[in-house]
Amino acid sequence: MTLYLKDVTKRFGKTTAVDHLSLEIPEKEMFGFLGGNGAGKTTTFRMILGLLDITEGEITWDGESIGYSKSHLIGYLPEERGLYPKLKVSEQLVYLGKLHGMTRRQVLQDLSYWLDRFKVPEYKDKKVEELSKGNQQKIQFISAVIHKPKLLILDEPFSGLDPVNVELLKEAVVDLKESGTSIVFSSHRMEHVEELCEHLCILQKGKQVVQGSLREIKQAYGKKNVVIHADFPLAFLQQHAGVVQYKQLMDGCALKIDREEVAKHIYSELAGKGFVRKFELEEPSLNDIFIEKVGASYE
Ligand SMILES: Nc1ncnc2c1ncn2[C@@H]1O[C@H](COP(=O)(O)OP(=O)(O)OP(=O)(O)O)[C@@H](O)[C@H]1O
Repeated sequence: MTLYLKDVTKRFGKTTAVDHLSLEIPEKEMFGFLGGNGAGKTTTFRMILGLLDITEGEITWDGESIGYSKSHLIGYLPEERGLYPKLKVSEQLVYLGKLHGMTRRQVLQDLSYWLDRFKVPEYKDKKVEELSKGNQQKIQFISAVIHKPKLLILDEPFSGLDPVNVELLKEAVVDLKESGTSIVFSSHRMEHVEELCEHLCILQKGKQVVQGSLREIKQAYGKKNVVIHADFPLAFLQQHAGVVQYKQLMDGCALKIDREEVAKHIYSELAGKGFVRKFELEEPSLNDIFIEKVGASYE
């Protein structure tokens, strides 16, 4: 069940939060949604979930508009976490699970699995308010997946978690994907998207500035990072045409160039000057691409 967004626009008065966004979110994949603060990610999620009306355009899943009738097939981890502080974890989950048509027994069974998996079995009978922020987030994640949704939407799932918990959650997300769940998640952390997503989209002020598979996006960007180790000074490269950034390293330098061909010119120039121990043209990181495309407007 592919999720399609066709020319989707959302306006709040004079603010255009999402501007003619067209996307195809493939089934059983992980799709990364990137953008600076206020780029329109949460607004897009809310439209997908039917929580906000679309101003223009269309969103379809399995050929139909999503709406509430399919809400039991969708799991959502909202950005502003919304658990009831006074309820016990188990009560909370039973309540949510029942809304999705689960029995109390099923919920408690699955909850035990998840609490064990997240290494917090003792939280079952604790009130949400007694848990730390990061641990509340784990419970919120469990509440998004307890009913085994086919489509899982995660708004900044890793924010506020320590590195051990980030790993636990990442593993859980990968397992869900492998068992057939389609997952869309937003993140400000490029390395998470780079590690987990096959396809992605970068939004800037509501408009998509990059979209496609991670591999295609990187190929289209070209290799613009060069690392050179040499037995002679390289500082003269700062003035070389096409070099946009020069960083001195212990035994050489790291350059950013404005196009791949510049590396060839530099390479032939270095050959006559002495021994070059290393000359490497590196793939861009998603961070490089993000910064170039979204640039100064990213906070
Ligand atoms: N209910 C609303 N009323 C008016 N403007 C809104 C509303 N919700 C969002 N916006 C505006 O829409 C734009 C996009 O906001 P959105 O929350 O979707 O961004 P985001 O990409 O999720 O940002 P962040 O990474 O900071 O969470 C912003 O300019 C925001 O101020």
